[in-house]
Formats: sequence, structure tokens, C-alpha cells
Amino acid sequence: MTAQELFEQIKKKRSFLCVGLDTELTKIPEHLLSKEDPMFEFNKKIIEATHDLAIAYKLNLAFYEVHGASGWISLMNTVKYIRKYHPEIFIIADAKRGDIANTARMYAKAYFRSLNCDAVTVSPYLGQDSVMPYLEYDNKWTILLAITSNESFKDFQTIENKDTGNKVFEEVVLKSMHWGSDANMMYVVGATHPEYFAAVRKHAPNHFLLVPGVGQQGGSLQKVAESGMTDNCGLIVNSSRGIIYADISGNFTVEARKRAFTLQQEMEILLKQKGLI
Ligand SMILES: O=C(O)c1cc(=O)[nH]c(=O)n1[C@@H]1O[C@H](COP(=O)(O)O)[C@@H](O)[C@H]1O
Repeated sequence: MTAQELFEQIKKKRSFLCVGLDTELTKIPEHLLSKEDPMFEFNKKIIEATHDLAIAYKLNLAFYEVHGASGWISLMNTVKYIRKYHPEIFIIADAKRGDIANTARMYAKAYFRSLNCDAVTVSPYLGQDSVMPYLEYDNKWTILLAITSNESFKDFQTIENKDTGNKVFEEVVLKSMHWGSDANMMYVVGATHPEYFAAVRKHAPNHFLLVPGVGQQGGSLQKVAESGMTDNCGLIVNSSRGIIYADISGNFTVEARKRAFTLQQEMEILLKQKGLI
């Protein structure tokens, strides 16, 4: 999917929402547990309740890998379902991988070919040769971690390079920009640290940013949009638990839709304020 196609979808749906399918067997309604593939059944219902409000789904691989072979099957079933019934939607494999090139080559093939996702999250800390194997795929996206949403992000990401005056996350953005382009790379910037969006935008004015941390982690959509939104929106904002576990009774799809709808409505206002719709 191209950046333009992503933007067209954003304008059409008046939304830049990504629903995170961080599906846990212990949190899904009991009546689904008797199904052959309960995680897939849950995902399918969440997708049916939110697909007109979301432009992307993000599958965090940890929640599937924990179940071994059956988890991988749930993952594959979910991706195939989205591709078949909602082919306009952007699919992110949230893997946060980082390894030497020979291994990265296999990860890239796994997420882009075997699983057929549009994007994969990657840790930048092994440097250029560890990221290039992902960038070899046409029409696929590599999403590099810049500012993560967790509390300990400052342990490394904001350390200053005395030679350049840049912080580590700025070095990540500045260097990696030359590995790919704004047509095949995005950066993760957590909604919980809105004060860093201006610095990321200074270096990467046109790249799409994947923004987790709205919802359960308490990030503000308003603040993210203030300094992160570009002329083609440039934002994909994720909420996982805040949507999919809004209610874990039989009514979970209704409550999940309500939460997704609330976010979409806020996004519509922000897109209008920016003059994009
Ligand atoms: O790459 C990510 O998606 C990610 C990066 C980051 O800095 N923080 C972060 O929370 N995430 C992921 O985004 C999702 C957030 O989930 P909720 O807090 O439930 O909305 C999880 O899948 C996290 O693994």
C-alpha cells in the first residue's frame, strides 16, 4: 500500500485509527472459547465491529507466539480474513525485531511473504545492515522505533550525542532516513511523550508515524495531532486494550465499536481543523 492510498483511506473513513489486536485468551468472552480458533473468532468480531472506523489493524506477535503453532494459525487466519473482506486496510505485524542481516532477511520474508502483512515494526539499534533486508520489499513498510511509549524510554533514546548535539532517537531518524524513504519507512513515536513530536517532525516532516499509547496508556490524541499531523495526516494512532477489552461480556463488540467511534469522531474533528477533509 502506498502513502497516497493510506491517505485516501484516511480521508474516506475520516479516521487515522489503528486497532491493536493484542488478543489474550484469558480476556476474551467465555462463549468463544469452545470455538475451533477462539482468538480468530474474537478478532473477526472486533474487525466486523470496527473496520469502517479503522484504517489499520496491528497484530502484536507476542500475543500469538505465546501459543506456539495454534497462535500462528490464529494470526494467519486473521490476516487472511482482513485481506479477503477488507482489503483496503493496512496490516501491521508488531514484531519489534532487530538482528543481523542474514536473520533479518528471514524475518522480513516471514512477515511480508508468509504472513502477507503491509508493515513490520523493527528496532533500529543494530544499524543499517540489519534494516535493509526489510526495505528490499516493494510496497511494504518498515516501522522503526524512535520514541517508545514506555516509562524507561529515556534509558537510551534521549541520551545526547555530544558531537552532534542530537539525541539518540534523532540520530535514529536522521541516519535511517537515507536507508529508505517516506514511501517505505515510518517511525514509532509514543503518544505518552507528545513533547518529542516536534523534534521528530523537524527531521522527518513527511514520514508517517505509528503512534501507540492512546487509550490504556493515557496519551492525548489532541497533543499528538498538534505537533505530529502533516498535510497527508502522517499519523496512524493505535489503541489496543482500550478498544478490544472495553467490555468482556457478551456485548464486547458494541462497547469496542463505541470506543473506536469516539476516537474516530475526535480524529474527524482534527482532520477538519487541519483542512484535510
Ligand atoms: O510498536 C508498538 O506498537 C508499540 C511501541 C511502543 O512504544 N509502545 C507500545 O505500546 N507499542 C505497542 O502498542 C500496543 C499498545 O497497546 P495498548 O496500550 O493496549 O493500547 C501494544 O501492542 C504495544 O506493544
